[in-house]
Amino acid sequence: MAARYAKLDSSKHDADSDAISLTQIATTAKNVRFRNEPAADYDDPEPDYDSDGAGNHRYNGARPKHGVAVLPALPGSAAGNLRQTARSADTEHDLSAMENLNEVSILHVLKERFKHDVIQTYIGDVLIVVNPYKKLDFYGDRYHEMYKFVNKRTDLEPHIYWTVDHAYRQMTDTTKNQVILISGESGAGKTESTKLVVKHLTHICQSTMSNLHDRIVKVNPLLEAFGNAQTVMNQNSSRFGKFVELNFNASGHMKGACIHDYLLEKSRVVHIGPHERNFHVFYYMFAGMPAETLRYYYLEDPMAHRILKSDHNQKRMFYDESDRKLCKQKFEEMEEIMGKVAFTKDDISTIYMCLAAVLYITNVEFQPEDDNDGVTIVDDFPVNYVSDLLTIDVDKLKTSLMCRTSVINEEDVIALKTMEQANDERDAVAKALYSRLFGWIVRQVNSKLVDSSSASATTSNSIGILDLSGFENFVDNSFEQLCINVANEKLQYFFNTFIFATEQAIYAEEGIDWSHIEFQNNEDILRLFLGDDDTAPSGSKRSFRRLPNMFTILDDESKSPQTTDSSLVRNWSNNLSDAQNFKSVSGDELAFVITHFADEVTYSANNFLEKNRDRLGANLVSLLQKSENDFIKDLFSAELADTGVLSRTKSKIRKSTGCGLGMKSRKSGRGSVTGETVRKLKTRGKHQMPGTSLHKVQTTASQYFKKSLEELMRKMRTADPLFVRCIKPNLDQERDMWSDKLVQRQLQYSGVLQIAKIARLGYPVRMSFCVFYKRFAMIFQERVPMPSGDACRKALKAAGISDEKFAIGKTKVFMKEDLADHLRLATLGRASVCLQRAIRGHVARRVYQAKKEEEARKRREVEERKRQELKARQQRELEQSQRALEREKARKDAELAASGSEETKPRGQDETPPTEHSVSLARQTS
Ligand SMILES: Nc1ncnc2c1ncn2[C@@H]1O[C@H](COP(=O)(O)OP(=O)(O)OP(=O)(O)O)[C@@H](O)[C@H]1O
Repeated sequence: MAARYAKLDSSKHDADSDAISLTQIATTAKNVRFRNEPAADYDDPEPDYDSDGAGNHRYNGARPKHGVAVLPALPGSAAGNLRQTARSADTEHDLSAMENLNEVSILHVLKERFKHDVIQTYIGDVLIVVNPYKKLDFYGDRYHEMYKFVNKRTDLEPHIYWTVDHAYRQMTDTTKNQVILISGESGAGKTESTKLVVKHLTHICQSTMSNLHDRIVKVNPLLEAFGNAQTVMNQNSSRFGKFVELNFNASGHMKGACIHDYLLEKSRVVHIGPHERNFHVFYYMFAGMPAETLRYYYLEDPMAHRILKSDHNQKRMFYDESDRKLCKQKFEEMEEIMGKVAFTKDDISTIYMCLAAVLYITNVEFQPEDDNDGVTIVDDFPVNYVSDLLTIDVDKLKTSLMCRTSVINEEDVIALKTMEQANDERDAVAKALYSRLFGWIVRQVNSKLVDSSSASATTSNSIGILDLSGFENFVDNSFEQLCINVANEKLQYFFNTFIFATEQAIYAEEGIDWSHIEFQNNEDILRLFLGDDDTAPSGSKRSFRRLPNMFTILDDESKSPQTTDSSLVRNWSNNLSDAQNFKSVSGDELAFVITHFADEVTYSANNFLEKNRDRLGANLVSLLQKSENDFIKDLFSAELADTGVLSRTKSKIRKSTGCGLGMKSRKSGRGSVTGETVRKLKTRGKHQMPGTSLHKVQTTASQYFKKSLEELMRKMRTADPLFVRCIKPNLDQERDMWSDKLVQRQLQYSGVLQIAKIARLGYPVRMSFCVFYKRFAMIFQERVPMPSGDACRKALKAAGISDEKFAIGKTKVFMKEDLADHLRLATLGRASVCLQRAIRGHVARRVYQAKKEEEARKRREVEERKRQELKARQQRELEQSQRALEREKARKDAELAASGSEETKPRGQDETPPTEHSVSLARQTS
């Protein structure tokens, strides 16, 4: 299929070239046929909707005939076929083409379209998708075909498949990496959109490896099981950032994929907010595993595990029977994928063993020790199970949970832990185990998504799809929400920089008259969090006053053991008092408010320092590194990547040597440190565990976070971006429900109005004079030796193009999209005429040649026949002569015989003299 996009002459292709593919020509006709296809049957009753008076509307109309909706014709369009739909919607399906462009009209158009299940709308090249919260039937095979090579964006209704097709074509045409940035609030539909992007990409191109497409699509539910969870905003919320990179070879065939994971919300493993759940996989396990398997992993009663209970739900794991059934179904799907894609039976068993260990370690409870300052373990039960599951020494585990090693005056000092420290470190083990397991799963999955045979091929391009957790504003917002929201600020900043600032800078640089458009800039807020790192846009020469920033203050505070969460907030308030977007809250020493680009969010700094330190005690690490299980040993010995993930570690991780579950530790009891141990512990001295560097400075969570952002931004900057903006129509996750207020807020902060203005006023297509000529020379009358601005202008004017459709800069031609489409189609038309002419000429020459050959053949046949006839005649004559000679000879012989009696008879009297001809024939014969 990728041959469709093969270039005219790929060997001559360079980065600057913009060749038109042969197959573009070939598929033009195909698309025309699709455009004329009848539209899907659709009832369009006048939609009646209930309003709650607060701007929330629930639609009752526009129901599809057969349960699912189809891509409908818009009201007012000449319904009947997609082409008509596209034409009638020209003013609507691209917001930048609207006559009356303002916030109200944009909101109205989106709402009208949503009412009719038309959820996708363009603003220039940016696609807006409103989450329908219901299954819509316009993502199937028919739509894959329809949006496979679309000549003109406006030919068909807006669709995410167009964005994908466009990215793929851009990549094959320009050999530049592409990135599709999908943004929006939590629950707006980013993950669903990401899946559709991958699905369409796997549809429009071939892969170099069998099953690759299938695998890429299939691994998604597996990653969701481990990385997604139910939140109040979204029942399937991604709790990690995902950058899916699809790699292609020079012919546009997909040769592999890589999933980059970022910022897994590992704190969820140990704490869930009200009305939320832990990671899906725990629920899937309890719903789907047979009872004896559950028993094997010591998992009998789900509600015995602290981390599966929330404040509002202490009794039931599943809401109801259908919830349990769904989780069971998901478990079966997950197991099937694990088996098919990347995991052996032992791997799967190891995964469950780790999950069981997470469930048990978080069940360990401490209480203050009576006769010393430390803590004691309430019940040995869970600790014994953990030691069994992870094959580590049970006594050492207990000691490590109750005591910690710190460095004082360059000496390692083992001390008893306080209650808070013991709880934090217990949770740190669970978080580390879960996040490292997740990283390993991602690594395993990635290893199966690469075509090793073509991995070494040098030429390659990629299309990346970014799906970060969306902006969050819960009742309780903590460190995780802060990181997620800062990542979204950064993404918004990239968007602003690309769409607005860069755009304006380019026009200024090229000397093109451009009316300045104001946009909501979030530079200041990023500086508040990250300082003056890379926030200044390339064109901007403003110098900013250097402000202390939140993350450096957080890191400084995290270094000192004396600081507390409230001292952190005090420090922020004192040092950030000038920052407009930060406010402390009087009366609550832990609360602070940030005015984000999307909304004002109140955070609680409770546990911020501990979460940022993210420290796992050295003695616990050392113990885990000594596990009898190679897998656990390696899991905790592996170096994390710069971004804090294990998936990209270079360290080797060996397979499990079996989980050794021997049910040996089922006895209950009370864990305590013996008097001897306490005596030793109170003594200062060197007690360094072998193989562990206790002095190594640990990277904080915020440092990993900053590295992750840097890496992501690097990826964005080296590619051509395309944007998909997901919009949430209501907060109740309900179908057919629209909140004006909510949507308007999202439109405002995402700068939709400004994008529409830029798309309308600006020139979205631009190319250097050389590329312009290379691409369109075919349709221009005159050939120019040296492409220049004047030559391009002359050529466009000569072709009858009006001035407002283009602008000539210092090095580039700037064009409106419709002009670019027009030129492209004209070139395609001309190319197809030339091609047809060439083909016809070729065919005619072949026919003529064949005819000539036929005539020659016939001539040769005739001559041959004549020659044969002559030969045959000569042969006949020869035979006749021979026969005559023989007869003559026989007569003579007879005469001789008779002459014996008639001696006197004069010789030769009766002889017939031989003819001249017979003599010559006889000579020839002899
Ligand atoms: N195009 C769509 N068609 C039908 N339903 C959709 C679509 N997009 C999203 N949804 C519904 O909305 C839910 C939330 O979408 P999704 O998980 O993609 O949100 P998100 O933006 O990725 O959220 P988060 O940031 O929390 O991960 C989905 O589970 C699905 O039910």
